[in-house]
Amino acid sequence: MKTTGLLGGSFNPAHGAHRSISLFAMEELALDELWWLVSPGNPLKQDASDMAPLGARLASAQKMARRSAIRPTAIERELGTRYTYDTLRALVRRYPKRQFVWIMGSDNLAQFHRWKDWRKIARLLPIAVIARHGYDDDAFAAPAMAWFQRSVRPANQRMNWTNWSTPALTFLRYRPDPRSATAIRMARPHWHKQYADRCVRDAVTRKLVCQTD
Ligand SMILES: Nc1ncnc2c1ncn2[C@@H]1O[C@H](COP(=O)(O)OP(=O)(O)OP(=O)(O)O)[C@@H](O)[C@H]1O
Ligand SMILES: O=C(O)c1ccc[n+]([C@@H]2O[C@H](COP(=O)([O-])O)[C@@H](O)[C@H]2O)c1
Repeated sequence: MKTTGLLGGSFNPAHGAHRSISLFAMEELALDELWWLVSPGNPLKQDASDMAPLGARLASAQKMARRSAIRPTAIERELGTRYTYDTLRALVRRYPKRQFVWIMGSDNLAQFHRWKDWRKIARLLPIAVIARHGYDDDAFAAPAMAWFQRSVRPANQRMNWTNWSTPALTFLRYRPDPRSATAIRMARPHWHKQYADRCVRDAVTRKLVCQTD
């Protein structure tokens, strides 16, 4: 079984914190690979006006993941899924020889209760949450946390996550990294122009994804 972390996101664009939290999670959970699921569109983000094309976001992820075991993929486009539960069900079916863990920053835990079928997600895969500057208090007070209360696994059991029964939630105590895609977009609203007319190969599906996609 290959142990594989899944970090879903807009990656609009990918940045240094995505890389550093991923390398940290790989170390803490002894992962063979970590896939970045570059989303065709977050179902909770109605305003897509500043969302760069999927191809440009995947290209930025590929650049940020260079020389690591991070695999950026736009596989949700191929699967035709947008909601995380649908994606995870499809991945578990498609890759029976992999053992997956869902990874997210604490900002996502704070609104996890708004995700479609969030309890089913938690029953499908263990979840690792990474501390994020300014969001940890909201995450601990989040409606989903009340439900998870009895499912929180202590840090010293972390290496054993492949044997956990679900739901299981663990907190990875990472020195909070303040970097965000929002800050990059504010400083460089045209960041995606550098990827114009380029295609990149999806690290998981091996298909070409182009800047205009
Ligand atoms: N600095 C960070 N610390 C911890 N987790 C992070 C950090 N940046 C991103 N993440 C996590 O990475 C995943 C993908 O994040 P995303 O692509 O939305 O980047 P973002 O910086 O949060 O973007 P935006 O600012 O546009 O909301 C999410 O689970 C998010 O919580
Ligand atoms: O499935 C849902 O209902 C759902 C709602 C909001 C966000 N998500 C997923 O959460 C991940 C983080 O999204 P984002 O846009 O905050 O980077 C990404 O994989 C989204 O598809 C999923």
